[in-house]
Amino acid sequence: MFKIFNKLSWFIKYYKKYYILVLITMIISNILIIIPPRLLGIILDDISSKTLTLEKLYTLVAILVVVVLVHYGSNYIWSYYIFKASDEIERVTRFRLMKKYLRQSPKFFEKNTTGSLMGKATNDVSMISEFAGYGMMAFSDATLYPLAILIVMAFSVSFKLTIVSILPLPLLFYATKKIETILYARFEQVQRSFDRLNDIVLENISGVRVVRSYTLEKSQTKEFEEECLDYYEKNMNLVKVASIYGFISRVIPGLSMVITIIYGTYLIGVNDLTIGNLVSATLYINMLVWPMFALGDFATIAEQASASMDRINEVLNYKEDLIDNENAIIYEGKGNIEFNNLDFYYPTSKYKVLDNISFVLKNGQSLGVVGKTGSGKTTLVKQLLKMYNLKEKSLKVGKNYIEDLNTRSLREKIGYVPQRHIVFSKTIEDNIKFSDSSKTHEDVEKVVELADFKKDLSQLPQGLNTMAGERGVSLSGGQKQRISIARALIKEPEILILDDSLSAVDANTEQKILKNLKEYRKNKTNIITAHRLSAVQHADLIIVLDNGKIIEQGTHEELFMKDGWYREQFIHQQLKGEENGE
Ligand SMILES: Nc1ncnc2c1ncn2[C@@H]1O[C@H](COP(=O)(O)OP(=O)(O)OP(=O)(O)O)[C@@H](O)[C@H]1O
Repeated sequence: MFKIFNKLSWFIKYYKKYYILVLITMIISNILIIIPPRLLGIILDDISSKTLTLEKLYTLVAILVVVVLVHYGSNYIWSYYIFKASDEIERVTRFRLMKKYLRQSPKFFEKNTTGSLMGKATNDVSMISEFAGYGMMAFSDATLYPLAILIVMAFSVSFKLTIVSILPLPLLFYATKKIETILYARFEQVQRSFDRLNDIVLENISGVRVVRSYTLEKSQTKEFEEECLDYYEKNMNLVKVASIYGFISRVIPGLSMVITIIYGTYLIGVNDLTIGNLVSATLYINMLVWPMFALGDFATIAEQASASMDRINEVLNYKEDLIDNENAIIYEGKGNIEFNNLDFYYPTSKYKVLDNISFVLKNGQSLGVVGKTGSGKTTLVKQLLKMYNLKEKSLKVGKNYIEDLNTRSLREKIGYVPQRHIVFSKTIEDNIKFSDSSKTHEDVEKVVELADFKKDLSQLPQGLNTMAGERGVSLSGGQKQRISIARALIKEPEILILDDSLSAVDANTEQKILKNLKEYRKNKTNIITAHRLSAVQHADLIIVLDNGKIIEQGTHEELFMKDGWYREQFIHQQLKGEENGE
């Protein structure tokens, strides 16, 4: 139960001065709240012994008013700062998580599903936030507050009665110890089930069109219902344990009360206690009801937060797969690209996805990568982005091996247009400027023209200011592709990679874009992967991949002269183009 303090020590240090203020004001508040029962006891004893004067009554009432006012004042201060802690830890942890997510390589995202990453940034963060606020308050109420009550009761009422009345308390501590590991395990199951629920929602929403077109609504709803049921059952398992514990924490103060009354009455009988003292004692024991509940709440929240913090730490402590050397070299953006017997496996793949790749692309040249589907085209061009570790030094970018380059400086010089186009919930102009926000409206207009997107603007309700993405207009695949190309071009990268990025545009648009690139990006490196060979026909070097191996390489003319895959495909595609009237 107390392990959570260790796990959250980074935040306790960060919020130290406010927690100290909370502690001081809580102590003041807790001491003051003990005074009224004692004053009431004094008044009752004075009434029964007929010694209460009006003057004494006024003084006691005045003390009571001051005590109550200061008590509420300090209550206000600690409750403000303790609930501020909740929001503060939420903000800081979400920020740390997001920073970590954005720094990770694909390997990390292969290990963690989107649903679980979302679960960590939402539900788990809420759990530790609850602990930093309400949990800390419950902790103080379960420790400081009863301690103060028992000390005052022991010294001002009766030491003997105090000891006897707290005899049932060890039972509660025993129950807490027994229950905490069960709570932790059950809560972890709840969170894992929540991750799966997230995954199903995400997949069904992003793939809603596929679900509808295959009329899978019923089966998908059923799958979701089953997962909801599982989540419900996991929660119920947790609630069962928490309820038993809640029951125990309510019974024990009741037991203490019975013992106090029985033993207190006996002490009055043997003239060891006054009636006023017994009244004060029962009021004090009554005041222990809340701390016992608070202990229950604290134990539950602490175990939940502990499981959540462990899940968050799985991400925060994840050792990054790719870390630059301390003296990593800044990539200046010039030089040849040299693959030298490069082999590559994905972390999960059992066979070589790239096998003995060797070729040189001179600075400023263009490269076309073609081959059957799944032959390794994307994997090959992605090597330049330094997303995975290579087993051996076999790729030089400029004068240096890629392992020795500073990753950021390398990626800054590359404009990568992936196969799967992402359009953010921003205006089209902001989507294009996403890669470099310092660019002007004129720069945007320029790249829109180069990507042959200008003709589409008149069809969009507000041209470049049209909202795109989830909250905006629906764009066609070809439009998304060209926005992505414009986004890469506006960066003016030294190396431009178009990964099958012309597949959704017609042959005319493809040729226009290629012509624009040739003129605009003279002396800069362009790499294009494609299925349509017309997209790479004019490249300085074309390589043909099959099963991760280069089976042919050369210019279009050289490859056309050979009797290989390239020639066969080219003729086949030309005939098909003629049939389609392209
Ligand atoms: N992240 C990954 N983990 C494991 N295997 C992968 C991963 N990405 C791709 N592969 C596998 O690597 C091989 C090459 O994939 P790649 O995407 O590079 O081919 P491609 O030639 O670009 O295909 P396409 O023409 O269909 O786009 C495929 O067998 C694919 O299943």
